[in-house]
Amino acid sequence: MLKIGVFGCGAIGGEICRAIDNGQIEAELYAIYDHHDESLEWVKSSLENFDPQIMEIVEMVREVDLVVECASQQAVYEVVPAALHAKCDVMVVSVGAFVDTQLLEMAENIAREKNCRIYVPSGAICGIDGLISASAAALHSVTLTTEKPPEGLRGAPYVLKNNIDIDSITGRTVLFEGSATEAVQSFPANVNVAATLSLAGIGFDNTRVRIVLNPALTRNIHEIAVEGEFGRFTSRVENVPSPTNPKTSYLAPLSVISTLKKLTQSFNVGT
Ligand SMILES: NC(=O)C1=CN([C@@H]2O[C@H](COP(=O)(O)OP(=O)(O)OC[C@H]3O[C@@H](n4cnc5c(N)ncnc54)[C@H](O)[C@@H]3O)[C@@H](O)[C@H]2O)C=CC1
Ligand SMILES: O=C([O-])CC(=O)C(=O)O
Repeated sequence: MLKIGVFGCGAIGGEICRAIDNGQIEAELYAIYDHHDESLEWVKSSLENFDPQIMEIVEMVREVDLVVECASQQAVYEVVPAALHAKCDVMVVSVGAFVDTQLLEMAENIAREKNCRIYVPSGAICGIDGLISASAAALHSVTLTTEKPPEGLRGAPYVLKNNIDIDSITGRTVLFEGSATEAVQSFPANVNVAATLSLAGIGFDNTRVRIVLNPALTRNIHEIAVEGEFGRFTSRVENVPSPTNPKTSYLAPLSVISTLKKLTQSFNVGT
């Protein structure tokens, strides 16, 4: 049975641990880690079948087959090289870290050398399957419009740096327009989806991102528009936010759970 370690026990990590624990994913929840003890206790107390060991990453990668990173972009720098050097596969959720081309190239090189896999789930967006299919021919443009309520954008470095008082905004307001490169650096915990889109499509510098604050919303909306030799498609998802982290949509952990299920099943559907 696949032995999994979960690094980061927040909104996403908690859902993943419970999905393994309740048998939705046929794997063993072998180890968990978080730098906050309360998060570890919160996850452990929600489990009924597994009693995972708490292990720092260096130890975890020696014991498990796959580490799921669901902590932060900063954590990717620690988790990905450690896993790959130990010949351990790794799934990355804080995908925005891969805007750093040195990190991305290093990860790809080690994975190739050690014959390991790096998995990036679709996360909180719909349409990655179509984009991957379309990318087998020329792509002309890829655009993401993310629209969130104030709680979904509060505390982002871009908001703080520009002294934006998001509580004083009363109508739908475009906060940011630019490349995915700038977007994932300015909103590291809000638009990792822009990174996933960039990796699947035309890269960080060419993928356009618009971030909109809308106080009337209760959901996190992501709209994607893709044009290429294949034609054109748009996708729009209206995501229910996670109850424990309003920045994160519930679809994000569901996407990780489904990607993990794919790894353990013999029959798989989709691109
Ligand atoms: N790819 C996608 O579509 C999405 C990606 N994300 C990203 O996934 C990651 C996890 O999201 P959530 O679970 O909602 O966040 P969260 O804030 O609810 O949980 C993250 C947990 O990781 C821990 N953590 C953070 N950095 C750490 C480190 N360096 N070492 C050890 N523990 C660390 C925190 O203590 C916290 O318990 C975030 O980076 C988030 O921005 C979130 C939503 C969608
Ligand atoms: O969960 C979402 O709606 C998207 C998100 O926070 C991210 O991509 O970082």
